[in-house]
This record gives sequence, C-alpha cells and structure tokens, in this order.
Amino acid sequence: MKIALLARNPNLYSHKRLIEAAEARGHQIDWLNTLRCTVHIASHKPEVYYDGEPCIGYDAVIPRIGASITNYGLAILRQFEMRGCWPLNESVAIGRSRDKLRSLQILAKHGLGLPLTAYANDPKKAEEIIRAVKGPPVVIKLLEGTQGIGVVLADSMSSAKSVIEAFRGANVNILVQEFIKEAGGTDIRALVIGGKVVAAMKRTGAPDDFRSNLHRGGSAQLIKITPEERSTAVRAAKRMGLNVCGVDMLRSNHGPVIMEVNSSPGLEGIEAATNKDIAGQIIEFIEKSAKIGATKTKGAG
Ligand SMILES: Nc1ncnc2c1ncn2[C@@H]1O[C@H](COP(=O)(O)OP(=O)(O)OP(=O)(O)O)[C@@H](O)[C@H]1O
Ligand SMILES: [Mg+2]
Ligand SMILES: [Mg+2]
Repeated sequence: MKIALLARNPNLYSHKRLIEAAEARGHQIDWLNTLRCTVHIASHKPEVYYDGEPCIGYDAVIPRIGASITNYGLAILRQFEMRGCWPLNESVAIGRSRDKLRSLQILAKHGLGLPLTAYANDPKKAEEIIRAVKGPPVVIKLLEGTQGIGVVLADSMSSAKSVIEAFRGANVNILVQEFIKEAGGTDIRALVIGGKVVAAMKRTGAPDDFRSNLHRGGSAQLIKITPEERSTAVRAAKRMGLNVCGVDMLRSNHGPVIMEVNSSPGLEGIEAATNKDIAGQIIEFIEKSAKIGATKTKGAG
C-alpha cells in the first residue's frame, strides 16, 4: 500500500513508530508535512499538492494533526477524503473530538457516563454553573486544551468564580465540571483500534497534582480494566466515529466517567506501559480497512 502520514514532525516517537511499522510490513509510507500541503479547489477536481507536486496514488492517510493547526490540517485531510483516499480517522470525527463540549454532548446523548458538566458564556452565571455540577470544588477547563494545560481545580466558590471570570475576561471558552475526587489523581487511558480496546494504562499525576497527564509529570502503568470500562471506551469511540482513539476515563463512585476522547493518541506511554506493538496494530487495521472511496462522509460537512 501507499500510505501518507500527515504530520508536522516526523521525529516524534509516535510518528517514527508508525513509519517503522508500515515499512516493516512492506508498505510505502510518505511523511507529508501538513503545513506544506496546499489545497486546490475546483469543480469536480479536488487536489492536494505537496511542495507544488500533486499528491496522488495514496490508498490511506494517517492524520496526526496537532491541536494548534486543527483547522488547516482538517482542510487538507478533507481534500484527501474527497479524492477517495481512506483516512484512518475521518476529518468530521476529528473535528468533533477537538471540542470537549461538543464531544461530551454527543457522549451524553448516547447515555455514556461523564462528570457533571456545565457551560455558560456570561461570567455572571458562574455561581449557577458551579452549583449545577455540585461544586465547589469544581474542575474548570479550556474547551480546546491539551496536555493538562488550562485544567484548574478550584476548591471554593470564590476561587472558582474568580478563575471563571479570568478565563472569560480573556475571552477563552471553558467548561465547568464536577470534581471526581475519588479518582485520586489517576485516570485510565484505553486505546481503541477498530472497535476494540487493544491496550490500557493508568496514569497517576505527580504528587500534589490532581491531573494525571504524562506531560505534567505523571507516570503510566499497565492496568486491567473492567468489562464496564472496556465497553464504555468502545461505545465512546463508536459514537465519536473514530477508528483509532484514546478514551480517557476516571473511576468514579458511579462507574467509569469519560473525560475526553483523543483522536491522535500518543503511542510512547502506552507502548512502554503495555509492551505492545500498537503502531503495528494500527498498520494492520489499515491493511484490513483501507479501500479507495470507502470513507463514510467523503469529507462532507
Ligand atoms: N472532572 C475531573 N475530576 C477529577 N480529575 C479531573 C477531572 N477532569 C480532569 N481531571 C484530571 O486532569 C487531567 C487533565 O484533564 P483533561 O484530560 O480533560 O485535559 P487535557 O488537557 O485535554 O489533557 P490531554 O492531554 O489528555 O488531552 C485528567 O487526566 C485528570 O487526571
Ligand atoms: Mg485532550
Ligand atoms: Mg486528557
């Protein structure tokens, strides 16, 4: 197969592993720097150019679009889809997953467990939404944050209100969430490929940090998840429409609650914690699934 890896940095662990795994299985994989791709829009002739040359003949594209270039990256991916190229995750599904509020709305609609979550535009409504999620304490987070940046725990009504006012004053969109204290600074990342959980790890934050992100100094360990956690992760992936994703959950007193679904999950932590060849499993999934024109949405919407 001829595969395009749409990513900015080919030297990231996850990207190196995908290239290695594809080549080991005899595929041609080309790294395309997302920002060097251009889109040419003309009636019935969708094209993507790379450094001025048309990108043709790709059976599959692996999108690894960083949060800072979501819109540009998704425009490029959509154009590949319109050409009939099969994407590992579709642009529409990635777009959904990038907005935490939109994701939670979709998951809640399908009855998946979530921390109580509220959203308001007007900082005067701060008290109302804090009470709506049974706080304080509450967790306040940026709608488009990653790596734990912009996720704040506020213990009291006054601190929660001032954090909300500060974010809203800077015109930043946030959501307010019930604090799942019993999770104890640990979360679960379940990696789903093609509707199955292929690996899971638990992440524990640095001492004194309620956030378990590895980027914030947390550590990862292999974990055996419960059947309920497994089915929650699988259902979340399905509802988001993602073939490959990392579903982040907390263990609450009322079962697993989903915090978010990541459409470009990092491979380093999970491969190290589980000793599994996740990159290889992703390439095998592409071998089974990639068909020209098989994209459900074909870039629509
Ligand atoms: N409602 C909550 N209750 C308890 N802990 C929480 C809650 N929300 C988030 N956390 C903790 O903070 C961490 C970061 O939150 P979240 O995953 O929502 O942010 P992020 O910035 O998107 O991180 P990522 O890099 O995983 O995308 C979580 O992994 C979890 O440990
Ligand atoms: Mg995230
Ligand atoms: Mg997270």
